[in-house]
Amino acid sequence: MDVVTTASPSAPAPDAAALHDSAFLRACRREPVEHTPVWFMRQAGRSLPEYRKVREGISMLDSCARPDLVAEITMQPVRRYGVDAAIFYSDIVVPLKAIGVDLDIVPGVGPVVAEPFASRADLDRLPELTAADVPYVSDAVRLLVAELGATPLIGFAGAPYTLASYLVEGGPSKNHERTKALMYGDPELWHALAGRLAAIAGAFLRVQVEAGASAVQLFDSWVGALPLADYRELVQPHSAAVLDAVADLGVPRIHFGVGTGELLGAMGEAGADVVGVDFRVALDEASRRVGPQRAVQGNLDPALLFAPAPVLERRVRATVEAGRRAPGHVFNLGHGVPPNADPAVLSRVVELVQGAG
Ligand SMILES: Cc1c2[nH]c(c1CCC(=O)O)Cc1[nH]c(c(CCC(=O)O)c1C)Cc1[nH]c(c(CCC(=O)O)c1C)Cc1[nH]c(c(C)c1CCC(=O)O)C2
Repeated sequence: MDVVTTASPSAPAPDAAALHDSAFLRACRREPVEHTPVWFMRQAGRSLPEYRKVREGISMLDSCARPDLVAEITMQPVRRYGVDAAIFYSDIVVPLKAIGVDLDIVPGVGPVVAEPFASRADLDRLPELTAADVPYVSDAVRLLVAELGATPLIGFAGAPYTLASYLVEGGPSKNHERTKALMYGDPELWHALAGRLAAIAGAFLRVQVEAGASAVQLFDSWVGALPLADYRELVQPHSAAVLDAVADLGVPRIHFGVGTGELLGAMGEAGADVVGVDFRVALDEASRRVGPQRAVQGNLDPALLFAPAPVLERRVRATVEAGRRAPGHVFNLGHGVPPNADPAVLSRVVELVQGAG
């Protein structure tokens, strides 16, 4: 590990040992922890006034290509909340943009693709991704690892199904009709598309880990739209390929989706060390579905951030308690921090989780 230190080269870098022993990485490895580690999906972003300030006049995608801004935005929630892990500030569509797909992230909407994927010829628009396509990602990760010290950095990528849903629909969609029509109607083309996206996502994860990220999360946010049998046949092999792309690097791999109660076991089998759980399945039950050889991450309903303080507190404590019965537990929300969440409430959640006696 490249940790800059003034000590002699033979002395172990103090940060490297503390990082390896951090509550987050220990929980991912299902080792005992002194406190349940906590971080939040979308902990960086519009809920933070300091984020809105640095983003003024800069588009989302432009900000993702500036290592100084990426590092600053990634650090903001770490400084403010003292969370147990940082999540790299970027977006699931950044690698697609980097290989030349014409897309934008429209505020309040999400990723919008100029020419949606429709036929075999469109595969040519999805070449492989190399580290040279995303130099700003490696640079930002290196800046962050130096600044974070013993706090782990989580790298991430979008999984093939979720990425395909944006590419095929051309933007966010409720029911993914075009994506499913392609998947069910032309499975051969679907597998070719998902295979390309798996290679891109796997390469994107590798770039982040090779630059120093300590863990990765594969976001298959929208895969809960599929029944188990179709998931196994049409999606799982491709998500497994993404996770396998970093298997030799020895970092914990988290696999998350929304509405995936029926898929939790299969998502674990795709090669995850930790399975992310949304708020629809109780954490104990989720852990049972995931099995004893994997940790779980989750799963407080983000809506509870708007509930009266005693209600929130009770739910946070119950989630920590349920997590203690799992082989390993990383506290998180069941999905991302809502843009209108009150940062003071998130601070209180961190305090409760880390201090829960
Ligand atoms: C589906 C998905 C996307 N992007 C992502 C997912 C998977 C996670 C999930 O399920 O929520 C992943 C993502 N996007 C972003 C992060 C980084 C940091 C973090 O989690 O703190 C991560 C991990 C930043 C972002 N990505 C986006 C923002 C907001 C843009 C802004 O602030 O202008 C941020 C901070 C934009 C984005 N990008 C996407 C959406 C749906 C949106 C929201 C659109 C909106 O409401 O404006 C696609």
